[in-house]
Amino acid sequence: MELICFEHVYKTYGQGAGAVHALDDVSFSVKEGEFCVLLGASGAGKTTLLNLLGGMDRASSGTILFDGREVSAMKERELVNYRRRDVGFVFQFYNLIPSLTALENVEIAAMLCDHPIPAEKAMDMVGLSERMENFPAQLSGGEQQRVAIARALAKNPRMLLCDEPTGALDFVTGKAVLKMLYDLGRENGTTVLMITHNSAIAQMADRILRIQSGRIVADGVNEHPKKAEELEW
Ligand SMILES: Nc1ncnc2c1ncn2[C@@H]1O[C@H](COP(=O)(O)OP(=O)(O)OP(=O)(O)O)[C@@H](O)[C@H]1O
Repeated sequence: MELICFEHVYKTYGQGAGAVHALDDVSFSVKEGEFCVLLGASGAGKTTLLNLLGGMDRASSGTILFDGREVSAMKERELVNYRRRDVGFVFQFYNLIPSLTALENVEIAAMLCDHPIPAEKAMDMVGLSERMENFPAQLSGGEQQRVAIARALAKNPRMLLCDEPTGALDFVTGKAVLKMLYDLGRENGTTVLMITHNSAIAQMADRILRIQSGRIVADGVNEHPKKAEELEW
């Protein structure tokens, strides 16, 4: 079943001579449970696409469907609920609240939604049950990213949107985080859409979408996905 569907989506920033056509007639779909990578160079439109799908910004035109619901037509209140209930976000920089412990950072997200996973369990899922009482500054970059993943998972979302989640991590830690995202997606049936500019990372995806100058230039199933631990870059 298709969970995500973009139909002729355009996004233009600004107007007149200074207008930037960040998305230019984008159409694709992603099936429920797929691990999908959106691959493209800097400025290609990846974050724009993710922001529209995550309900953080609006398309200029076109239709965005999530599980048959029209995200692109939602009113502000519906968008808030959609972001809270259906979408988990993982960003390159972890955006943890420095004055809260790791566990409290996760609890805050769990409080926002209807069917959360207990924060302790989410911390356990990312292998950090021993570090729950630590503050972000007492954790390594990889551990902070795992807290950010636990925060996203605690919402028990149907879809996880990840924007360069390993961009600030070293190679070994980055691979461990990728493996975790893949395994957690599989175990929970969560659909994952991950942005990267790194084509080596795309090799682990079930489906690879390539974006160039705001257009999807390739969309294909990866018949032989590599394991995260086999990736080299
Ligand atoms: N708020 C904005 N106002 C004007 N232009 C914008 C805005 N956000 C993005 N753009 C422009 O839209 C285009 C696509 O940007 P986007 O951030 O989606 O690319 P990206 O593929 O995510 O790039 P990167 O990998 O560098 O983050 C770029 O030309 C960018 O300068």
